[in-house]
Amino acid sequence: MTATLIDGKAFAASLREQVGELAGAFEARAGRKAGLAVVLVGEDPASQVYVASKAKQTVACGMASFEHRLPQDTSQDALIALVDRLNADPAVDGILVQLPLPGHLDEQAVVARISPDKDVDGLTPTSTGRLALGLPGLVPCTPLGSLMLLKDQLGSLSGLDAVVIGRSILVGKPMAQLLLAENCTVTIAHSRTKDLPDVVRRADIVVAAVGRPEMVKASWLKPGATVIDVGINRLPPEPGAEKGKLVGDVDFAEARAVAGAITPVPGGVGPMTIAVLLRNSLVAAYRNEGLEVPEGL
Ligand SMILES: NC(=O)C1=CN([C@@H]2O[C@H](COP(=O)(O)OP(=O)(O)OC[C@H]3O[C@@H](n4cnc5c(N)ncnc54)[C@H](OP(=O)(O)O)[C@@H]3O)[C@@H](O)[C@H]2O)C=CC1
Ligand SMILES: Nc1nc(=O)c2c([nH]1)NC[C@@H]1CN(c3ccc(C(=O)N[C@@H](CCC(=O)O)C(=O)O)cc3)C=[N+]21
Repeated sequence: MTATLIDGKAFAASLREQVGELAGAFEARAGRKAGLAVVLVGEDPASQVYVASKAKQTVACGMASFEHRLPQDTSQDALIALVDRLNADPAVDGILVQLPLPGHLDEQAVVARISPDKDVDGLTPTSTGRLALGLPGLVPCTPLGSLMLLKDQLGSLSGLDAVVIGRSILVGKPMAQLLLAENCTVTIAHSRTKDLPDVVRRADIVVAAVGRPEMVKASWLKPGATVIDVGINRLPPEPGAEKGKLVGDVDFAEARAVAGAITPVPGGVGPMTIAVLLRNSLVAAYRNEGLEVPEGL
């Protein structure tokens, strides 16, 4: 058996198209474009590429993109001052501070400073609290994108056993909350989990968000399981090559012979993250203007 490939790239493209149409409708009603501000501190080349592609896709969707690149040695006060300015700027509907921040900065404090109305990454205490309580709010992009792929693939998730490997604020924890809200029986595994392969083997749904290249092996999977590979890992370059291969947290070549369906890396969850970021920004824009969020967003 070969697993069905879950085409995140294609799903993300159709989501962006829908967002683009509704962004046009927003502009017509509000008299301005919806706006997303991305803050990048430091010179990390991978992040630079990621931020540039986000900016391009934002503009392609008919939204305004504001990029703020700050030097590596930016002070906490200067970063907080920028967040405050973006909070107060009526042209900005969404604020994303690229993580991780350089070590001397207090990540929690910076994220908590973002206005919950503009928290398109869903990381503020208000957003995480709303998600835990089952109240409407902005949900982190990667978990929401992963959930969209799962529902598209499986329909109802009710009663399924789900294992999330990883418990970060950005991915693992909100992913578990979303699966719980869909009536899955959820297990969260992490670096202290005993007998991880046995835990994973029970799962109908496996979400791997670990940051360890190709860690999850085919022998860990229940045959037919649906596998969402969140990991983005760059392997060291082959001799002569400039860049190493991009791989997930799942050993894809092995796993596709056992899984029922699986996301590839690249072309799986990554493009969904950006598409959902644009979706969240437009949702925030409608709410910030006091307009009803249209059906289908
Ligand atoms: N596709 C996308 O759009 C995105 C991809 N990513 C990628 O997803 C991956 C995870 O990201 P993120 O959640 O931010 O990473 P973090 O490093 O914040 O979290 C990793 C989690 O994995 C757990 N872990 C580490 N090693 C093991 C192990 N050997 N066995 C079991 N669990 C382990 C850690 O456990 P503990 O808590 O005990 O330390 C931790 O909870 C990365 O590869 C990242 O690049 C991230 C965001 C978006
Ligand atoms: N506040 C914050 N929010 C984030 O959501 C966030 C962050 N910080 N820091 C870094 C991680 C990582 N991340 C990715 C998003 C898309 C791709 C993506 O589009 N990947 C493409 C390939 C990209 C390539 O080829 O380099 C793919 O998987 O097909 C990758 C990684 C978001 N993150």
